[in-house]
Amino acid sequence: MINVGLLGCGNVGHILARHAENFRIVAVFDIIPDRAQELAALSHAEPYADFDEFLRQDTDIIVEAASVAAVRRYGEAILGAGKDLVVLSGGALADDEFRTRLIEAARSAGRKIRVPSGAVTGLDNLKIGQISPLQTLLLRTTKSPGSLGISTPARMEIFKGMAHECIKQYPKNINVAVALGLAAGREADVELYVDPDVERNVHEIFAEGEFGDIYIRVRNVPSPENPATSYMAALSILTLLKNLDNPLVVGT
Ligand SMILES: NC(=O)C1=CN([C@@H]2O[C@H](COP(=O)(O)OP(=O)(O)OC[C@H]3O[C@@H](n4cnc5c(N)ncnc54)[C@H](O)[C@@H]3O)[C@@H](O)[C@H]2O)C=CC1
Ligand SMILES: O=C([O-])CC(=O)C(=O)O
Repeated sequence: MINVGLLGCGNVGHILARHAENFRIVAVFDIIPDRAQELAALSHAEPYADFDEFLRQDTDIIVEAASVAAVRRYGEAILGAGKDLVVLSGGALADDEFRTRLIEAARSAGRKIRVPSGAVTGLDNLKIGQISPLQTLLLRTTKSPGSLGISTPARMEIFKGMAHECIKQYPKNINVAVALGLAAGREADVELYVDPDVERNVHEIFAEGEFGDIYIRVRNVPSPENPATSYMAALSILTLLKNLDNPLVVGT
């Protein structure tokens, strides 16, 4: 059974703790120590208030479910300590210079950085864009205004532009756009809407290339403790952890 270190003890951290069946959470860390304490009690793990001490524990992989800022702050140290790293806040990888450094840290340590599909589907075969470049890659995301702390009586576009710009403005809401671009080998265009009539987090992906075209619509149930985060994002990490040691790899 693999030993997991959990970085971030919020909404996703709790879902992981409740479903830790094929892995063991042994160490937890959060910038808010009370959250680490509380999650540790739930998962029978040890809480750490000091990050270096957290890193010294006997873990095979660190799962980040915290923030873009946390990936930037701790990512290189985690890989340098010889741990694999799961990055849910993939928006951190929009910065070319940081991403290059992080990949180099992984390469030098012989470790892997794993970006789960998170709140979308289709990342597997969108990777064909790395072989045959896509002419179109657009993500249209619609969330409830409340989940972004906005109040509006009607559907409203709040961002239109490139993924690396959108993640700067909405680091808690559009990590999927950066993951999409990393899979497809080109940056995604993004349209972000808030709509008081939606009860789900809707991600529509439009892609076009030599292969033909794709339209995917994901209508995600918001997760219980953070409506901006789709429940699927936590399920995606659980699935990644379940298959980590599986010799049979399905999907590109
Ligand atoms: N790639 C994807 O598809 C998705 C990514 N996400 C991202 O995953 C992350 C976790 O989501 P939730 O659990 O819903 O968020 P949350 O806000 O409920 O929990 C995050 C936890 O991490 C802690 N944290 C934040 N910055 C930290 C730091 N620098 N060091 C240590 N702890 C820190 C917070 O105190 C909090 O307890 C967020 O960044 C979110 O934007 C969420 C959904 C989908
Ligand atoms: O959970 C979602 O629907 C997407 C999200 O918050 C993100 O990509 O940061």
